[in-house]
Amino acid sequence: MALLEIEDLVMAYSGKAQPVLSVPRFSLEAGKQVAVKGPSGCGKTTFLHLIAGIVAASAGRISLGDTVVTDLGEAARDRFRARNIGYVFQSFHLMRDFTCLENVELGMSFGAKLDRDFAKSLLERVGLAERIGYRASELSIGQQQRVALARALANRPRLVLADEPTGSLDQETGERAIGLLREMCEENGASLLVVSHDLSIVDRFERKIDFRELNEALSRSEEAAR
Ligand SMILES: Nc1ncnc2c1ncn2[C@@H]1O[C@H](COP(=O)(O)OP(=O)(O)OP(=O)(O)O)[C@@H](O)[C@H]1O
Repeated sequence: MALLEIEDLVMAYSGKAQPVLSVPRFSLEAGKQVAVKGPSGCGKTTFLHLIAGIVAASAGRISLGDTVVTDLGEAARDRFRARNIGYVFQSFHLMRDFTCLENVELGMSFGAKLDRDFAKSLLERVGLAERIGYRASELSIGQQQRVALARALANRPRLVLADEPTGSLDQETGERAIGLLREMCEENGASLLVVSHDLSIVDRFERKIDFRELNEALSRSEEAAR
């Protein structure tokens, strides 16, 4: 059964006549993983923001399990995201003066109840057992990204969304991070949707989608530009 289902999703940013995104259909099964590739500006981040409920769609339907995310108001979407979705940002978005453990626990505070042992086990899982008390600002870039991966799993999400999760890392560190993210999603039964322009990352996934084919608004604007 599909965990995530999207129908006739349209997004036009306020004040803009033309939609930047128009996706007729997309689905992701529970526990499955998919990579979406596409060049800069094709709408990948917008797609993830819509699924996470960070922005509201102009039209269409997004459902996650039994919840129709597009029917929710902003506060309800925020609450739903905190309880059901893990998000990995390209630039991590860690609290620099908070410790690794505090950063992971922050991922729990609005979602699952605070579970320090689970937070510690996630940091151990990403190889940071020795750094639990370090501030984020005292970590290398690769270590910061591993804290961000642990935080994304902290609320035991059903879905993890990752936006260019290796964009700030060198090739080898990036490949290791994505391998770790995939393993952790599998271990925790979470579905994973990764967007990236990096083909060496995308090509590792069994299911991969070119966002230019999914997003009909792009082909329309390209036609109009001809
Ligand atoms: N807040 C906004 N207001 C108006 N237009 C926006 C806004 N955010 C994004 N856009 C436009 O939407 C389009 C898609 O942007 P988006 O960030 O989703 O692309 P992307 O594929 O993630 O790009 P990148 O890989 O460079 O991050 C772009 O043309 C961008 O200018």
